[in-house]
Amino acid sequence: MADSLPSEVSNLQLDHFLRDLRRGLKAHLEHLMSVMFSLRFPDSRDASDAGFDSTLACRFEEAVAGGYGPEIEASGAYRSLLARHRAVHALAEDCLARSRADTLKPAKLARLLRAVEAFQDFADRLHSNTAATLIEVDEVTGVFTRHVMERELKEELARARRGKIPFTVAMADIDHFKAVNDTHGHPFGDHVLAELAARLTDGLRPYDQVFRYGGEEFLVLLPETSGEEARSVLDRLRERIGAAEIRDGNVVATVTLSIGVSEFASGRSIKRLIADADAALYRAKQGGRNRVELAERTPKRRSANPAAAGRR
Ligand SMILES: Nc1nc2c(ncn2[C@@H]2O[C@H](COP(=O)(O)OP(=O)(O)OP(=O)(O)O)[C@@H](O)[C@H]2O)c(=O)[nH]1
Repeated sequence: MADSLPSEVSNLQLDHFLRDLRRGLKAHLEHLMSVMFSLRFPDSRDASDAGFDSTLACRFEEAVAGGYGPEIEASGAYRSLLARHRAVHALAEDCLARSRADTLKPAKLARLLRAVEAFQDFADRLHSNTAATLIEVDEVTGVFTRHVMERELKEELARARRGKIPFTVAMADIDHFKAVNDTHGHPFGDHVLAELAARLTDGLRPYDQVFRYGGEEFLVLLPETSGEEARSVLDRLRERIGAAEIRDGNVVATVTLSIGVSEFASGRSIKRLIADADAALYRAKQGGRNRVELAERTPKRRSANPAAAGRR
C-alpha cells in the first residue's frame, strides 16, 4: 500500500488508498485471528476444531467494519493493531480532507506514508509466524519488544544523521506498580500494562512507536520531534492517563506515569540516548513521580570539565 501511493495524489487516489487500508486491515486481522487461535489451541488443526464459534467471528466482522466497541475482547496484540489502525486511518482521512481543500502539504503526506509503513510492518510481524511473533511482539501488551526497538532506533538514528532531523526517545515507567500487583493481583497488573500500552499508542501519532522496554517500563520513539515538543506532548498524555480509570470487571484503579525524555543530538550513541532518558526518568521519580523530565543536552565533545561530564 505504502509503496504504491505517489507523492502527488489526487482525491480519487486517496479514496482508493483509504479503501485499500480498510481491506488491508481486514486481511491482517483475519490472519492475526488464525495466528492467535493456533497459539491458544496448538493441538487443533483449525478454528472449528478448537470450538471457535461464530460469536467471535461476528465481533471480528464488527471490528473490521469500524465499530470498534469497547466490549470487544482482545489480546494486547489485537488491541494494539486496532489502535494503530485507528490512528493511521484518522491521519489518512485528515490528508484526504486537506487534499480536497487544497491544503495538503508534502510533509503531511510523507507522514502518512510513514505511518502506513509502520502499521504494515507491525501487522506483518504479527502474521509472519508464531515464533518470530513471540520474539517481536510482547504478549502482554501487544507492543513491540526490545528486539524490534533496537533495530528501529538504529534506523531512526541513520535517518536523523542523513536528514539532520531531530528525534526523541522517552522512557515511561508506571508509578508504584508493585502496589497495583500487590493490591489487585498479577492478572490485573497485566491488564494495566496492556491498557497503558494501548493508551500510549492511541495518544501518540501513528508513526510514533511504543516498545516494552522491560517490566513496567515503556520506551517511546518520536521521530521528527524535538525534546521540548516531546515533553509537552507526553505531559498532556501523562495527565490524561493519570486521570482515567482502568477497569477490569469490578476491579478499578488509576495509575500515573513518570517519564524521562531525551532528544538525539549528533555524536550521541543510542546507548547514551537511552541512558539520558533513563537519568531524566530517575529525576522524575525523585521529584515526586507523575511528571515528565527532559534530559539536558549533552555537549558534543567531551566536556572540558571531566567531573561535570561524569555526573551525567
Ligand atoms: N503484572 C505484572 N507485573 C509486572 C510485570 N513485569 C514486572 N512487573 C512488576 O512490576 C513491579 C515493579 O516494581 P518496582 O520496581 O518496585 O517499581 P514500582 O512499584 O513501580 O515503584 P516506582 O517505579 O519507584 O514508582 C514489580 O512488582 C514486578 O513484579 C508483568 O509483566 N506483569
